[in-house]
Amino acid sequence: MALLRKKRYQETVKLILNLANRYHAMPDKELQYQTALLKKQVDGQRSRLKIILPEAYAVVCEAAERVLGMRPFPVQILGAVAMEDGNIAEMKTGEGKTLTATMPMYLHGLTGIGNFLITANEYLAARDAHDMGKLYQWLGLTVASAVPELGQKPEDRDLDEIYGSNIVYTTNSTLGFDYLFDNLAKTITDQHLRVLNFALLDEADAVLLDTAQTPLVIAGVPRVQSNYYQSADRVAKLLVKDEDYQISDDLKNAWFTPQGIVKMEKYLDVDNLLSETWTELYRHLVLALRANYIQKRNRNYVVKDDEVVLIDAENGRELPGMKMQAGMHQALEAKEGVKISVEQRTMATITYQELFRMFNQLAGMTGTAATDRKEFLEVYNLSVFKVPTNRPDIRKDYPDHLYISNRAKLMATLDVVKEAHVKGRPVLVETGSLELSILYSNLLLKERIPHSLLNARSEVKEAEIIKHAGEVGAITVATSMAGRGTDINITPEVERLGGLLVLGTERMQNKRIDNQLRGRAGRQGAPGASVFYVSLEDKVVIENAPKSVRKFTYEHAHDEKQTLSKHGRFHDAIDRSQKILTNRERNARFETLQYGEVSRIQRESVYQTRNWIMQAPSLDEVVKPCFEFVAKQFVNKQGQWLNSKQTLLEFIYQNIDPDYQTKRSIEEQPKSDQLELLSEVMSNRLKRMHQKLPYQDQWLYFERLSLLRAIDQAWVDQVDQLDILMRVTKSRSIAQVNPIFEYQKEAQKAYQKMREKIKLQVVKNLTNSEVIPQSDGTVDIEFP
Ligand SMILES: Nc1ncnc2c1ncn2[C@@H]1O[C@H](COP(=O)(O)OP(=O)(O)OP(=O)(O)O)[C@@H](O)[C@H]1O
Repeated sequence: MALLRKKRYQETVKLILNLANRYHAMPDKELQYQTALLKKQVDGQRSRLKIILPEAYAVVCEAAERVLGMRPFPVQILGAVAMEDGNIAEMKTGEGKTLTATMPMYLHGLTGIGNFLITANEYLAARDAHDMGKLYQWLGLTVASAVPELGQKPEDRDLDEIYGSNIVYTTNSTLGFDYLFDNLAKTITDQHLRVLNFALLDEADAVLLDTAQTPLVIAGVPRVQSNYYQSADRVAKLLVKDEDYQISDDLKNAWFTPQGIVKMEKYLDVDNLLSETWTELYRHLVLALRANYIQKRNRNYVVKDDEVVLIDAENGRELPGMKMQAGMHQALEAKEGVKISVEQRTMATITYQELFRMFNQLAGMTGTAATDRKEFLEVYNLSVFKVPTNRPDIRKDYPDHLYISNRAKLMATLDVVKEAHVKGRPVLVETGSLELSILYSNLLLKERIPHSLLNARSEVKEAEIIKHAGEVGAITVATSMAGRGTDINITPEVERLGGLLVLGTERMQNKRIDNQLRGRAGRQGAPGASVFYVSLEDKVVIENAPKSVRKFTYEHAHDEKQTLSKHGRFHDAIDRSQKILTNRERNARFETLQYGEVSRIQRESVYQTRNWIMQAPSLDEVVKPCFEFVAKQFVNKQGQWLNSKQTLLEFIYQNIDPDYQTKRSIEEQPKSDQLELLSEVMSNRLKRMHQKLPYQDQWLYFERLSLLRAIDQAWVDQVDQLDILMRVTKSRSIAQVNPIFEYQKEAQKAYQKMREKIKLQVVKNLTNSEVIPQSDGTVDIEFP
């Protein structure tokens, strides 16, 4: 299968190369004119792209040479062909993915708008939109970078121009937030992202796997402040590990034992903590448990000027202003005894996984994908296609050096650096966290070895430092994420010294990231080498190895002979630990996806309704059933033959007509009459509102905003509710039930309730708002 596929792609490449030769003879004007011809053939239909692919790619090949001075290599064309056929192209670092991407981007640009190239960071989005933009523009397509320019605020961007372009270079978070804001818009003119047609993801593994679960969150109106945080914290601090609560092996989850629940019930003097009555209190206890026993000060957060400041787990950077969601931040504040900040509600949220699954077509490219082939296929329906390198890869990957203790390992790596330094061979030292990179930098300082530390503070600076990492004598200390996507060039002198040496000071969380780091050396067929120094005290091992390994480490950490050579049975401890972690992360992503499925379905349905409302020429057909539903529900809800006069009047005053005057007796009426009465009051009230807004446009405007407001308010509550529900159900996994199933059931119930709430609110908004028509056709509305 794979061979056949490769053969097929290679034939297409041949065809493209031949066509490109033909275009070579064309004058500029004629070559540029091909875009118009191709557009005509496509006629906006994506299904026709396959037919014109060879011509389109060939046009790009020729134009790239004329405009950028680079003609795509056959392997780059191969990568571009594979990407158009539902693949992630695995192309080694330095093989020129930026140029490769121009072929599929141009092809899709021919259909119109909605085509995105997702880059790893803002700097690259701006740079590539500018550099590759010259090519697209020359060929007559429009291109834009969606990220704010230096010093520009995101809200000052011209979104119509950006998203009206054929091709948009952006980052995953910029796209995600713009998508969420679009769906908070009140009018169609405030929506900019019209179609999600094609997304080509650079560093696809980073976006689709590493950050897949990270939710993008738009926080909104503050929640009513709870006073449970301190008491929950006090209780959590009294609990005893293994008796009252347990912690998972990976130290990432905690749950109460039945004994713990009883203890808390006694202490708090409540009857059944798991009953619906105490949901809020229970939720706070779960938060307090996590805050006290999972979140660690100085690892997950620091306390600074009486505030809890989060730290980026990946690189250890402080994240001022960032807050954990759904009350977790406040629980940390209670734990640390600092002032409890106002809890923001989640207004809109989406994960990258969900965002990218919405596109009509996805493609990706990265240096490292093959290790996760199965997951790409299962989750994103993308295969992985390995593209051969342009020139043979001659990098030497040495086997790991194994040590028992961290200290012995680090000392050994220092010797490697010193030796290389004497010769002038550049070394890129890769560490697993910012903390370690600083530590390493200090070790080098002590040894008086000049070096650069990549501290990920600024993407521009980062790119600048990494660019020079291949020069004679350069020693660069970096974290694993730093500098992705920037070229490391080496000089002939460095080539003679063996090229860049990548020195990993520990294994990363998975093989894929290890491979990425190795890939920094030996780019484009240049010489280079990579080696990892690992120890049983590395984070991966400590957090994931079985107890026996940890025991061994503890007993032998001070042995004089610190390498693992004598202890064969622990040789693969590192591989095994890494595998355990890799699997756990994969499972977590599947779990997120399963939970996310519920909110995705609900969100899509809400967003679709919103969009329909924004565009509908008349809304009477949705307004009328709302009124009927509300009246019927009220009458039936009472469950008795008769409603008392008081409840009926109260309902009318509160929801429909505060000035209602009873003209007839409403006592002792059967249900059907009450229904009739309610309908009459509603329609009278609506008529009066209509009189205030006699013009159809104004009435429609008023109806539209009344509906959108009702939906948005209820949806914000629902999003928040789902978030809380997810956390609470996850923590209940001890209770013998399938938590996801429970979550789906509860979420569905909450959704039904939300729909009912929306209808009542629509009625209220339409009958109880203050309206003043404006001369520009809009209406000043004060909602009830
Ligand atoms: N066909 C080509 N002809 C000449 N130079 C090329 C060609 N393709 C790419 N290059 C050059 O090769 C270098 C590497 O390209 P690029 O940065 O796109 O690689 P990459 O695969 O994205 O690497 P990374 O994985 O680090 O992102 C760039 O300087 C680019 O200009």
